[in-house]
Amino acid sequence: MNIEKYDLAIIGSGSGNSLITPYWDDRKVAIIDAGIFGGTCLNAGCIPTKMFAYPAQLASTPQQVAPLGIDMAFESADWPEIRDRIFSRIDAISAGGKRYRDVELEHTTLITEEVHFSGPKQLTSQTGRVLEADQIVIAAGSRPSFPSVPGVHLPGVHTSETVMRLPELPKRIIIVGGKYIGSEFAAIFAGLGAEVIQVNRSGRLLSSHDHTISDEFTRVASGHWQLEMNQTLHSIEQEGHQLRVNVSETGGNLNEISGTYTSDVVLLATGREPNTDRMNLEAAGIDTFNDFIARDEYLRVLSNDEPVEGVWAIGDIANDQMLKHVANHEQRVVSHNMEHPDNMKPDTLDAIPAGVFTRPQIATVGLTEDQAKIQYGSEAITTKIQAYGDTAYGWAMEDSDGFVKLIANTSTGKLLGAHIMGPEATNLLQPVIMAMSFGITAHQMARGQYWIHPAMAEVVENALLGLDVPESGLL
Ligand SMILES: Cc1cc2nc3c(=O)[nH]c(=O)nc-3n(C[C@H](O)[C@H](O)[C@H](O)COP(=O)(O)OP(=O)(O)OC[C@H]3O[C@@H](n4cnc5c(N)ncnc54)[C@H](O)[C@@H]3O)c2cc1C
Ligand SMILES: NC(=O)c1ccc[n+]([C@@H]2O[C@H](COP(=O)([O-])OP(=O)(O)OC[C@H]3O[C@@H](n4cnc5c(N)ncnc54)[C@H](O)[C@@H]3O)[C@@H](O)[C@H]2O)c1
Repeated sequence: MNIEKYDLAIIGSGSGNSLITPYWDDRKVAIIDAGIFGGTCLNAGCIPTKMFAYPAQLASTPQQVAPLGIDMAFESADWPEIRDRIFSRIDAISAGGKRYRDVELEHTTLITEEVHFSGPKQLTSQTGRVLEADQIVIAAGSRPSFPSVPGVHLPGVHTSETVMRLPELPKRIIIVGGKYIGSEFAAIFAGLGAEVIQVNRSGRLLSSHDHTISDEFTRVASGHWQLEMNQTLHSIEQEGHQLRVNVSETGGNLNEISGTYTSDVVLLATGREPNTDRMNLEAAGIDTFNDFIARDEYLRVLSNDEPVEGVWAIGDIANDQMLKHVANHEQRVVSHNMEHPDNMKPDTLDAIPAGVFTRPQIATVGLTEDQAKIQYGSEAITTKIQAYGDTAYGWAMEDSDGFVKLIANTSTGKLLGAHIMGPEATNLLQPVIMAMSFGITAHQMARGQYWIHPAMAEVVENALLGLDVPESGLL
């Protein structure tokens, strides 16, 4: 048997691609991806969704400026033009990255086949290529999960992998799912002029977020598109050119159809599952935890609870947060640890933020109020909700929905969580992430710097000053 030998083999060209640092220039590297080069974020995730979310947000400008005395009208969105602008850029980046690894670099070998483990340090491809490597990094990501009900594979039923390449803007779209993906696409399609029905299993959108965010977002979103709450998908049927989406009442008899909606296109945004089942991990004895690969703090995979030297995992296949900035950080940890085996560093970042680029935008970091109460006790925490509308820039915007919610420890003054809904939420949150990451207290953050007046960020300053925390001595 011909066994190909490598110094490093990487399964997955998303975050895995960045593992090929100059350290590997004079070493042999295999990068393996059976899908589109560059992975989910580039091709079907963060990047194209945000490139759609931005024009969709601009398209809603007339509603935002109406209270300011400006009359504007939204006429139409040219879906093919928007789509082609986005994918002509993205497809070229993916093709360029693929060519670079495949053709231009001598020390890298690109394998465009499905692989699985056939031994502790051995991989076998679909066509029978056998690879062995001193270091193996599993960066094989996740994929959309489908509810096990009839009709989910009918033509016209899409996931985030395909819906952005639709030939035209659907007149009406039913979106099943009420968290990140469902809420981002609801804002995109509604903003661009489609009729959106969002079907949600529970009674609240973004139900894992802080309850104030979840409640307020549900309220505001219901004014932007149609929400059908407490509905569980029962089945999807073809009805001529239309799709019938049948739902059951959540908590009721799930075999009984309690409602039906019809549309041209259905988007399933019903979660993502890690690609662990594609890896034959048993052949390498790799442990899993809730279907994710189990790791130690250096991001080495575990086998019978013990770290395996030279086998690592990063990104969605190992981290249930399923966020690109988390995968990127893990890539840097694993790069360092592979390149400095005598000075390995653990993955220690814990203030993990996330943005939901919906309408209005949402950003969050740290504990929700409920989590903080459980962890510290109600009396040990202080919260403040500051409305954008009660600050000078909020008056300028005539904002009536946005707010910043902060949670801090009453005795240490440290921030425990921050949750923002409103314009530029993701940008407003970044200094709070910095304070949490570097241990700056709420009062130090409020009073240890100038806040530009009267900028939008004063909503964060005012929220900080509203917390019941010890003073830092700063003026
Ligand atoms: C619609 C959408 C929007 C998103 N938006 C954001 C956002 O705004 N911000 C954010 O932080 N995150 C976002 N995410 C999440 C983000 O995209 C992921 O966290 C990130 O892409 C994960 O990267 P990864 O390297 O772990 O995996 P991936 O980039 O998915 O790479 C894994 C690769 O492995 C390949 N592969 C899998 N199994 C095998 C096998 N057996 N053999 C060969 N190849 C294999 C796949 O083809 C794939 O290309 C979004 C996700 C989606 C779906
Ligand atoms: N902006 C971002 O950072 C971003 C954007 C998109 C995705 N992501 C990542 O991708 C991951 C997946 O996101 P997601 O929103 O698809 O999944 P999710 O698991 O967060 O939410 C799935 C939704 O589908 C609903 N659902 C599941 N089965 C259902 C059924 N049978 N009937 C009705 N509803 C059903 C759930 O109740 C839930 O609302 C997340 O972990 C997220 O971190 C991040």
